Amino acid sequence: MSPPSTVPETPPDKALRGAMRRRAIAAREALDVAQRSRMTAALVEHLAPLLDRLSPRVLGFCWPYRGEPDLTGFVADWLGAAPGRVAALPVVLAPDQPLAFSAWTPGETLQPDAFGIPVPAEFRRCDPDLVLVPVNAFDGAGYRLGYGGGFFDRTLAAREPAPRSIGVGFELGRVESILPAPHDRPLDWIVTETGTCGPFRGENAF
Ligand SMILES: Nc1nc2c(c(=O)[nH]1)N(C=O)[C@@H](CNc1ccc(C(=O)N[C@@H](CCC(=O)O)C(=O)O)cc1)CN2
Ligand SMILES: Nc1ncnc2c1ncn2[C@@H]1O[C@H](COP(=O)(O)OP(=O)(O)OP(=O)(O)O)[C@@H](O)[C@H]1O
Repeated sequence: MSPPSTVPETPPDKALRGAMRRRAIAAREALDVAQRSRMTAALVEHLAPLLDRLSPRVLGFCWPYRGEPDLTGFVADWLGAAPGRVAALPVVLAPDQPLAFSAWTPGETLQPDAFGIPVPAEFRRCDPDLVLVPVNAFDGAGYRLGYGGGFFDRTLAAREPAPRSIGVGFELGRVESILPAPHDRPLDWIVTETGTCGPFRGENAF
């Protein structure tokens, strides 16, 4: 008898997901600085109008890690463009916990966390109403693979209603399917250097 189509992550899927994750990270890290910054500028051209439409007040984003798009300049500009806006960076509290977010202002002192990712030295907790989620591999149904910690899945699942989510990444990470496991949930949108895909979740369709 063949197994049901949705089962907890099976060993073959886990290995395939690991391979997709590593391949996407390696391809991104192989970009040269000029290529990466051109692709990031193109991504931002698509991200800006989407954010204008969604008009979050508290925007979560990530400090660039392992060749991810550097959105720090974009977010600094977004912060300065209207009063009352707050930007926030994720903080890993514990390996099996949702991420917390700490408010970020441009130029403030950051310190590396256990992974070497800069986080605010002074923790000022806040809850984003929209999060820019870096994607390594991703697919046309809005699913993503991160670094395998499950942090974003846990973070988006922990809040009711979940904050809106926009995956941000490069087309080089696109795959046919990330082979979603039961704990994976699709992002609301994914934005790359070529455009915007989504919304992937019905309640956010507009
Ligand atoms: N820029 C950025 N910041 C982020 C995330 C992200 O995806 N991108 N995160 C999104 O969740 C959180 C960090 N998640 C991470 C999870 C695993 C690894 C990682 O490199 N794991 C290694 C093992 C490292 C170790 O144990 O020392 C590995 O998988 O090989 C890094 C970050 C919060 N900050
Ligand atoms: N909502 C959740 N509740 C409990 N455990 C979860 C949840 N989401 C993910 N996990 C656990 O986290 C592990 C890693 O998940 P996955 O491979 O999808 O990580 P990822 O999305 O690549 O990582 P990240 O979000 O940190 O970038 C899974 O094996 C799963 O058991």
